[in-house]
Amino acid sequence: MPVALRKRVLVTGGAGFLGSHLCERLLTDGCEVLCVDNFFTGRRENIAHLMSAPYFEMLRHDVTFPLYVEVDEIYNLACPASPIHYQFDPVQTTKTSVHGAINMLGLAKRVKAKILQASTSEVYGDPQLHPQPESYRGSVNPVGPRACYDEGKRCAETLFFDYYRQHNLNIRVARIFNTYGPRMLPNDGRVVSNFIVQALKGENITVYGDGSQTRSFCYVSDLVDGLVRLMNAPDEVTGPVNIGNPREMTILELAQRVIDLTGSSSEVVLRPLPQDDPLQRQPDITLAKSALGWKPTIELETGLESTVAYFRDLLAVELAEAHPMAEVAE
Ligand SMILES: O=c1ccn([C@@H]2O[C@H](COP(=O)(O)OP(=O)(O)O[C@H]3OC[C@@H](O)[C@H](O)[C@H]3O)[C@@H](O)[C@H]2O)c(=O)[nH]1
Repeated sequence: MPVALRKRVLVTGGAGFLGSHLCERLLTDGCEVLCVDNFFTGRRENIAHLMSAPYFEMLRHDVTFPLYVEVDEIYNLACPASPIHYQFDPVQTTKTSVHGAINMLGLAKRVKAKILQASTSEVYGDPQLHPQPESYRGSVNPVGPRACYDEGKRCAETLFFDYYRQHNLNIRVARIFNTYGPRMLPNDGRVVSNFIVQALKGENITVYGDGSQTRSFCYVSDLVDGLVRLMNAPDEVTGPVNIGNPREMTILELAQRVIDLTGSSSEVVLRPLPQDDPLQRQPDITLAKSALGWKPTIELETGLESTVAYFRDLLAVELAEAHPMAEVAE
């Protein structure tokens, strides 16, 4: 492809779980990819296999500081997404969403780039409306422990729409629902990786509350496809658009599925429900279907199988590194 035709795409949070899959997809689509990450939750291992690709570049940078690069499109994914990670340094989490959005919007304005914000289903808080359409304004506790993430992302959405109205920026906002798949960190803290790692290690499966709260889980390749479609959609499709899989289940059901799939002897134990933990969540994806021609294609069972396979390999490597002589000794 002639250099001039190759789109230059910036992915912030590009070494993270979603970001690394997105970088991979964009390279496959023939884009030149600039991956930016501060490595708080991103990992070099996630992008190691891309480092030798001729049109891939990695820059260590924190989006709370301005960035001066020349690009055609920006996917702003940078922010820790797991509750334990975003609550670790809540002030920094809000800064990442708010200052990060301001810096990336400033960049988009200067270089006239199209810009997509990774927002979240957490903007709906503990929803009083079910399933959640984009028109629902949410029920967020602004002073609770999740607010740094929820309100940070809500403010990022506000900034996007103000830059759109005030400066005519070409914006996209995706509201991402629970997503899972390979390259989640084993200590990510979110439910799918926690349960799989616990099951594979034969440890207790920690269900918070009574496990009757619900979530709807989307496989990472489907999610990435939704983001790319949103970026490539006609300019009037600004969003916000829900991207998620509407198949809803209780957390207890998920625990049972993981136990069945891994053949684990682990047992379910109940732990206290974290404060403000949403009781139910399911995306209404009517808009994604009509505006993007998008719907998820990967069944939960298939997605869980490949995620289990990923963690099996990862844990085997960890074990071998911890006990290098184990094989010899046997
Ligand atoms: O070990 C665990 C972990 C989590 N859980 C429960 O499982 C449910 C899902 O928890 P997760 O931490 O995976 O994710 P949450 O739905 O709370 O938040 C997520 O929402 C959408 C995204 O934007 C974010 O990635 C993340 O904040 C919660 O009810 C939680 O209490 C367990 O029962 N056990």
